[in-house]
Formats: sequence, structure tokens, C-alpha cells
Amino acid sequence: MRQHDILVECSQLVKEYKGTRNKPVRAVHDLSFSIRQGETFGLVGESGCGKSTLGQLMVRLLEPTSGTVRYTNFQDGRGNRKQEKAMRKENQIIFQDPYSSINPRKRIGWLVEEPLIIHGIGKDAQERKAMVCSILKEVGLDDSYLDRWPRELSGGQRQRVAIAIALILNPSFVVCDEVVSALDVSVQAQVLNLLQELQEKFGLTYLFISHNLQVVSYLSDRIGVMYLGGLVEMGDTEQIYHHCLHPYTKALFSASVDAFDSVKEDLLLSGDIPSPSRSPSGCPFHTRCISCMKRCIEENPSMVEVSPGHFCACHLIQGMNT
Ligand SMILES: Nc1ncnc2c1ncn2[C@@H]1O[C@H](COP(=O)(O)OP(=O)(O)OP(=O)(O)O)[C@@H](O)[C@H]1O
Repeated sequence: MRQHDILVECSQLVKEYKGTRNKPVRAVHDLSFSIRQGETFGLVGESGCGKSTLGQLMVRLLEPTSGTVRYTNFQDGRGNRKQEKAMRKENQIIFQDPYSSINPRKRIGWLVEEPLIIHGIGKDAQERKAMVCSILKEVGLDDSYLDRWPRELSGGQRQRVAIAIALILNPSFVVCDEVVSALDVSVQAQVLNLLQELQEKFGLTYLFISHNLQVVSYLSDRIGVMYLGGLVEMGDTEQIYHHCLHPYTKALFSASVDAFDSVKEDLLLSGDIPSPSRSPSGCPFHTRCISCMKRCIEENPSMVEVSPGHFCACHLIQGMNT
């Protein structure tokens, strides 16, 4: 299923954390984009660029400092507890580390059943158990797991349980935050394939966060590249994979294991990502950019559509197109 209707829309989203000496940490900065129904939107970027913060804002685990996250299948339910609860049911998140995201003191059956109890779904324990068994089966675990403890499970099995917990409420939108990076390479592909199968079967829409460009390119319909709290490039996977434009995207891809077609030169990133509490003036990437011009130091480029569906925030690229 591939549709073009927007499901989730972020508008001028900002998230600031309290930093040291009262300097705010701008984890997400003036970010606007949308995710379409049924697609996988991949989000890539170096550690600390704000990917997890954006993911948590998009399922309302975090409140934005300003800006909005809008679900097109919902009226804004802020302040209305019933609507807030319904919104939470529709939007779920799966975290990186199934060792810390799952309560080790509860059996698997209880962990998967708990969301049903919270949301008042299923007329009795028997009906809920049937639903738990059904979703466990979908993630490749049989009924024998109901009475098992998380400590008895491998990392891959625990992540399957985390997926079952996220999907038992039949959500439409799921944020997958580095869901395979804590797993052995041998089980990563199995979990990724499972996520794809479940997407097809249940018509899910994913925000897939990963620092692994190969994984993101394999799974995603579109990719957003994040740097210091904002998107610097966004487009179809094909456009980003074969024709990326932004010097940061090129450097990021060049640094990955298999250099991408669009990156012939060696463009390894130098220096660390600047602190989000001390963002550079002008283009946030100018301090590390090999193509930096005077204008880049003074003026932050806006996101411009350089070809249909392909957006880039770079003076160099925009200069070429004018
Ligand atoms: N609760 C918090 N309080 C203060 N600063 C925070 C908090 N959470 C995150 N940050 C900071 O916000 C910035 C973005 O963090 P975030 O975890 O969203 O990035 P990320 O791209 O997901 O990184 P990683 O891949 O390492 O998880 C970082 O500088 C981080 O240190």
C-alpha cells in the first residue's frame, strides 16, 4: 500500500532542553515536514543531531517548546483526556534497547496485555489473552512465551516483544528509534524483514530512525537528513541514495561502509558536531563544510525544492539552480 495522503505533519517544531548555566539546548530547531500514509520515512544524522527528540515529539512523548505535530486522522486533542488517549493508542514508539525498554519484573504475557488494560480493550481476560497470543504469533513468538521472563529471551526475541507491545493497540503510526542497532548483526535483518511484513499486513506508517544509512536506504520510501536539530536534505530514497546534493549528506554517505554512487570523492567529516546550545551563525553546517562560502557564515539557507520532491538547504546548491 502506497498512498500520498499526509498522516503526520510537523510545523515549525522546536524542542529546547534546559542546559547547563541556563543555556537552552536546541535539540530540534524550526523543523517542518510531513509523513505520508503507509510510507517509511527514514531519518538519518550523526549522534546528537536530534533524531530521538524528533521521534518522541512525533508520538507526543515530549511536548514541543513551540510548533505543532498534527495527525490528519485526529482532531487536536490537547486538554481532552479521551482524545489524548485515543491519539496515544494510534501513535507508538519502539526504542533501541529492548533490555531497558521492557520491564524485567513482568512476564511477557503481562507486558503485552498491559496496553489493552490501560485502554480498556477486550471484554475480559480471556479475550485479551487471545489478542496477546495473536500479536505474539505475528511477531514470530508462540504461546510458550506468555509465561516467560524478559531475562530468558535473546535481544532479538525481546525486540519482537517490544514490537508486539507497540502493535497490540493496532496503531497507524510507529516510530522505530534505532530498533536494530543494539542487536547482533545476524538478527538485524530478521527484525527489519519482520517490520516490513507487519507494515504491509497492518498498513503501518513508519518513522525509521537510524544512523545506519544502508539500513535506512533499504527500508525507506523517503529519507530526511538531519543536522543540528534541523533537516538539511529530504527526498525520495532514490534521489538521496543516487543524487544527494548537500555537502553534509555527501560526507555522511561517503563515511558509510559502501560509498554511495553520488559520492565519488572522499568527503569524510572533520570535527565534531557543534553543541546544540551554541549553534553557529548562518548555515549550521558551515563550520565543517568543505564548500563554505562567505554567505554561508552569514545566512541560514532555507529548504528549497530543487527538483520535484527533493529538498535541500544549501546556498551552494541553490546558487547553481538560480
Ligand atoms: N533530557 C535532555 N536534557 C538535556 N539535553 C538533552 C536531553 N535529551 C537530549 N538532549 C540533547 O539534545 C541533543 C539531541 O539529542 P537526541 O538524543 O535527540 O539526538 P540523537 O540524534 O537521537 O542522538 P543519538 O543517536 O546519540 O541518540 C543532544 O545534544 C542531547 O545531548
